[in-house]
Amino acid sequence: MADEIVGVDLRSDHLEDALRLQIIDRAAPLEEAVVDADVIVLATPVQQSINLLMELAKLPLPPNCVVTDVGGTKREVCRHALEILPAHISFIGGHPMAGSEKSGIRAASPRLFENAVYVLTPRTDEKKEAVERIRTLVEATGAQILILDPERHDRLVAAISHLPHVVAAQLVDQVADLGEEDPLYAVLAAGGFRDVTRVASGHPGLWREILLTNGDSIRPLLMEWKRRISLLDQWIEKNDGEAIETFFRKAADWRDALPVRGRGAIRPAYQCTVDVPDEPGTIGRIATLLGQHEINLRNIGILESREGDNGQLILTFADETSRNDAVRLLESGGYSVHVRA
Ligand SMILES: NC(=O)C1=CN([C@@H]2O[C@H](COP(=O)(O)OP(=O)(O)OC[C@H]3O[C@@H](n4cnc5c(N)ncnc54)[C@H](O)[C@@H]3O)[C@@H](O)[C@H]2O)C=CC1
Ligand SMILES: O=C(O)C(=O)Cc1ccc(O)cc1
Repeated sequence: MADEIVGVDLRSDHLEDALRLQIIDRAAPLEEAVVDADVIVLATPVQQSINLLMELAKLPLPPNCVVTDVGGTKREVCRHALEILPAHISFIGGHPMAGSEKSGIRAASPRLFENAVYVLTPRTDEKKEAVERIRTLVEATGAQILILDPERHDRLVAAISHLPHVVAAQLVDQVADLGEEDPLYAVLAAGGFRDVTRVASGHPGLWREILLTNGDSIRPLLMEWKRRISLLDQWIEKNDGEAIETFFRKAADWRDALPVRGRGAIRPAYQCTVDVPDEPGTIGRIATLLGQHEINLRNIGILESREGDNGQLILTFADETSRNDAVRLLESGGYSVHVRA
């Protein structure tokens, strides 16, 4: 739908990858890239996006261009956009609730946003055409738009994304320290540990900026977390099995009732994609490997393959456990795997 996508990055190797993968049409410095831009998408860690807003404010932007971002927190970037950008330039904050613990252009996937919630945080007095332009762009990815104010967005994601990230990383950190005394901690770290801590592999710089731009929302949650952990500790100390079981039951019931995104016409649930070399026998090798481990593969397809380039296989499983087992198996076999949540 866009006539041309121009990529800007501090890292020339990232731009080369983006060109090779045909994600951008050409690379250019910022001042050249924004000439005639209809939409400018800031897809950098949050503080970098704020710095880029300052850079943009110094440039002669096309009068009708709309600026958006994809950062994990919204209050700071929206406040700065309002202060920094010229009044005639619209800024529509955005946050795709999709992605993974992987970063970099190689973790990109053309169907990543399909069925995902994509939050937009326009000001209430924003120009309708500006919101519509970003809405059209986002809808083309298959995402479902949710309009929120930046404060509410930041409060919600603090609980469903930022606190879990901190807890996962803290858990890994604790076990890593134990692992210095006894290497068997790492040997025994199996499925459950890996499931709970997957996100802890995320980009540290990105998460640093998320914590620093959403501290107001995250810190009260950390206080509450400490209170709840102490309570659990007291139940164990008092041998209060009923309280412990009630706690686990409530958690399991709520977790089980979460809506499964991705079901339906566009994409069945429980999928992952695997980056594979474009060479004969690859599909057979992967199917055989999964079969040997009795993993219930429902379907296998080629998502994207260009001659002489890497391709992507899309694997569909009957259930979540099979998908998670497959991800672990393929990753331990050296494949790069992306979960399609
Ligand atoms: N990783 C994920 O799953 C998700 C990330 N986000 C948000 O997306 C944003 C980017 O995250 P990722 O794509 O994961 O990071 P990334 O590290 O994969 O990509 C960031 C890119 O920006 C470039 N960059 C950094 N500073 C720059 C600057 N000043 N000028 C030009 N280029 C610059 C880097 O070289 C890199 O290529 C973050 O704000 C994050 O909160 C949002 C949803 C999901
Ligand atoms: O890894 C996952 O499952 C994620 O939830 C990815 C993610 C990371 C950061 C975001 O701001 C939004 C989504």
